[in-house]
Order: sequence, then structure tokens, then C-alpha cells
Amino acid sequence: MPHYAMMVNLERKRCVVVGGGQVAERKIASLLAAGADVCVVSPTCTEAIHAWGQAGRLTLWQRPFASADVSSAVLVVAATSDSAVNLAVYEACQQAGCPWINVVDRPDLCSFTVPSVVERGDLTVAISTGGNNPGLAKKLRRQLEAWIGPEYKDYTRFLGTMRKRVLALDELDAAGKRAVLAELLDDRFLEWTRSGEIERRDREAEAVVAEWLGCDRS
Ligand SMILES: C[C@@]1(CC(=O)O)c2cc3[nH]c(cc4nc(cc5[nH]c(cc(n2)[C@H]1CCC(=O)O)[C@@](C)(CC(=O)O)[C@@H]5CCC(=O)O)C(CC(=O)O)=C4CCC(=O)O)c(CCC(=O)O)c3CC(=O)O
Ligand SMILES: NC(=O)C1=CN([C@@H]2O[C@H](COP(=O)(O)OP(=O)(O)OC[C@H]3O[C@@H](n4cnc5c(N)ncnc54)[C@H](O)[C@@H]3O)[C@@H](O)[C@H]2O)C=CC1
Repeated sequence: MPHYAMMVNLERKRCVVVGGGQVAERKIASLLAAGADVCVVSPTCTEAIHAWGQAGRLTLWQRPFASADVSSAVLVVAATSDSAVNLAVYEACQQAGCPWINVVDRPDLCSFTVPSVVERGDLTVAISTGGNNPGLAKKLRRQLEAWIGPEYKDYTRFLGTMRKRVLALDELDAAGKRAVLAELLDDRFLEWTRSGEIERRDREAEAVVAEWLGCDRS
């Protein structure tokens, strides 16, 4: 069964990661980027995890996993190199009623898996292969990163601002609004963002709006 793709708000939500190796580090990095309240339980950890702990960005419990560790978690990642421990984490989640569990060496036990992600500010492109081949997800991420450049961060913001502005225009009916929004998605606005011609882009966008307002009134 294919998984349902969704964007989850994890801000200040308690997320527990069991294990402190490279795989745990990768999952922790994305949880921190999402503003989660991260607790890590592991006898050893990578330098990066240690540094996040020192900086107060996460809570580090430097000891082996205990079942009670998952009690207040909304999401848990079992990322140790010991499959028996990972299974024990899964079972503790079942007991505690924690619905969101990722077991890094047992796709069959995962209630969620982690996709490869291209992030450009508010723009997110996630790639999942349904567990078939994470390497393919990573390869596609790299290819997409070359295509969806850093300019998409500002471009997405620009389109967001314009969309809000257009939707708030009482002078335009729904069809007019849709037409303006479609026109603003024309590649020339992306090109102007890419080449740094921001004033021109914004001016031309305003011209599109003005032209439609003119059409509507006539
Ligand atoms: C099911 C899933 C569960 C989950 O972790 O959520 C899972 C499971 C497993 N991964 C394994 C191996 C590797 N995983 C990677 C990389 C990534 N793995 C990620 C996700 C997922 N991995 C979920 C499915 C995603 C999907 O649907 O495609 C990514 C996308 C996201 C992330 O982890 O942040 C991230 C790339 C991020 C990026 O760079 O963009 C690499 C490559 C590398 O590390 O360079 C290798 C080595 C090469 C290989 O084996 O293919 C193994 C065998 C372990 C062993 O050997 O024991 C298992 C277990 C199994 O398959 O049985
Ligand atoms: N899903 C994925 O994306 C991938 C999953 N894997 C799987 O992930 C596992 C972990 O990989 P790495 O991080 O590279 O391993 P690692 O050996 O670098 O780290 C394992 C960590 O688990 C901790 N640990 C061991 N026993 C523990 C316990 N009882 N309680 C808490 N923590 C404990 C260790 O202290 C260590 O920090 C691999 O064994 C492999 O099966 C590997 C690659 C990708």
C-alpha cells in the first residue's frame, strides 16, 4: 500500500530519537529544522549530535534505551545499530500508544518513512521510493537540486506575496483571479528572479495585475 504524503507541523512537539550514529544524526537534523523538541537517547553519539546537545538545541540522554523514554513522544525514530533494541523501541511505542514510529532497519514496522528532500525556503520537494531504493531517492534529490536552484526560495516567496495580493482584490472575480495567478506563473518571472532583476520582476507583476483590473472594469 503506498504511503500517504503529508507535511507535518512538529514545532515544539516531543520527538525521541534512539541511537546517536550517522543515520540518527540525519533524522535529528531534519527534526531540528522543523522546530521539534528533540530528545536523543544513546550511550555514544556523533560530534554533531553532541554539539547540538551542548548548544541546548536538543536533550541528550547518554545511556541505553529504556521503554519509558517514549512515553511522552508524538514521534519516535529507532536508529540504533542493534536490531533487538530497535524492535524494543517499536514495542515500547505500541505499548505507549505512540502512533508515529520509524524503525531504520525495519521498513515493515515503520508507520512513517522519511523521504529525500529538496528544500528551498518554503518550497519542499519530497521523494519517496516506497522503501524500494533510498539510493534512488537520494540520486533524484541531487538531480532535482540542480534543476530547482536556490532562486526558488525568493521566487516562492514572491509568488506567495502576489497570490495573497491577488486573492484580496475585490475588483476581480474568481475567474479573473485565476487568470492573473496563471499569468504570474509564466517563466519570465522565474527568469527575472534568477538573474536578480527583482525590481523589474515586481514591476512587471504589478503591470499584469493592473492590466487585469483594467480589463475587468471595461
Ligand atoms: C524505509 C526507509 C526508512 C527510513 O529511514 O525512513 C529506509 C530504510 C533503509 N535505508 C537503508 C540504506 C540506505 N539509506 C540511505 C539513505 C536514505 N534513506 C532514506 C530513507 C529511508 N531509508 C526510508 C525509505 C525512503 C524511500 O522510500 O526511498 C533517506 C531518503 C531519508 C533519510 O534517511 O533522511 C536517505 C537519503 C537522504 C538523502 O541524501 O537525500 C542510503 C544512502 C546513503 O546513506 O548515502 C543507504 C545505503 C544504500 C542502500 O542500502 O540503498 C537500509 C539498509 C540498511 C542496512 O544496510 O542495514 C534501510 C532498511 C531497509 O531497506 O531494509
Ligand atoms: N534508514 C536508513 O536511512 C538507514 C538505515 N541504516 C540502518 O541504521 C543502523 C544505524 O546506522 P548508523 O547510524 O550508521 O550506526 P552507528 O553504529 O554509527 O550508530 C549506532 C548508534 O546506536 C547506538 N546504540 C546502540 N545500542 C543502543 C541502545 N541500547 N540504546 C540506545 N542507543 C544505542 C550507539 O551508541 C550508536 O550511537 C544500521 O545498523 C542500519 O541497519 C543504515 C543506513 C541508512
